[in-house]
Amino acid sequence: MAKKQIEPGTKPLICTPLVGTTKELIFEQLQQVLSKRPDVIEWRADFFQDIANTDAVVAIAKQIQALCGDAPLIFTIRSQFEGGQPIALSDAEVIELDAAICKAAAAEYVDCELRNDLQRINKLRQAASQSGTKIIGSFHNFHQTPSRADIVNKLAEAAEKQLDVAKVAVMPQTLEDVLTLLSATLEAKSRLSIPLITMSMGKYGMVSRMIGGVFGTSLTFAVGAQASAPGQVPIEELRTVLQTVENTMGN
Ligand SMILES: O=C1C[C@@](O)(C(=O)O)C[C@@H](O)[C@@H]1O
Repeated sequence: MAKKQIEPGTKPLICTPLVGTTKELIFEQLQQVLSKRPDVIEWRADFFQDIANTDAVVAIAKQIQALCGDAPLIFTIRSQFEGGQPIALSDAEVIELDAAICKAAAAEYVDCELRNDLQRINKLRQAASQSGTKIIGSFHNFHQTPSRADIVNKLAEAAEKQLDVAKVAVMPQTLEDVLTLLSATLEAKSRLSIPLITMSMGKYGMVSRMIGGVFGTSLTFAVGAQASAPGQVPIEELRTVLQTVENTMGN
């Protein structure tokens, strides 16, 4: 079955994360999430307690992928440094695991933090290009919102590093910070040709998850079973809002 693709300039896709700590919990969440028909599934593998077992991780990703129908799978190991769970793997080992996922074509997208060593990112790009897996170059700040220029530069960095999608998630301290994120997204949309994923987190940032598509985000995260970041709203509620926006603004 042809999988949906993250593309610029269309109504944002809705992605729901899986954050189970065991295989059983991951598949329990997957069943719950699939009944809500998300466009994309993200497996936040940093929550998985057996993350150091590459064979087990690849096998689970393949199983999730096979159950997802036309929803592509994003494989993500978020570092503790950027708001993820504490895990036993080093940055180098994380990239090796990402490459193993690519080689097995066990996900359509792999998330790679932009702060990683460029040589390692390039090695991952090679593995990804062989299997057709796409790489999301990501940056997260769970404490504050950088300046508009810094956010645009982060998004541009993903394109400069020849990655397929650029993602920035930041925490607002004020409502002005939410405007900064949206304004940076709009500017990046006019400058970059790769798809963008941006969001402002927490209670103030919640609105960016609903109307970010108008400013240029191609994907927005929502809760299917359990949230993976502050400010995510239930998928049913988000879908209603996105539909209202689409009805008024068109594509
Ligand atoms: O990068 C992101 C965005 C996110 O942090 C959010 O705020 O929705 C949720 C994460 O699971 C995902 O990897």
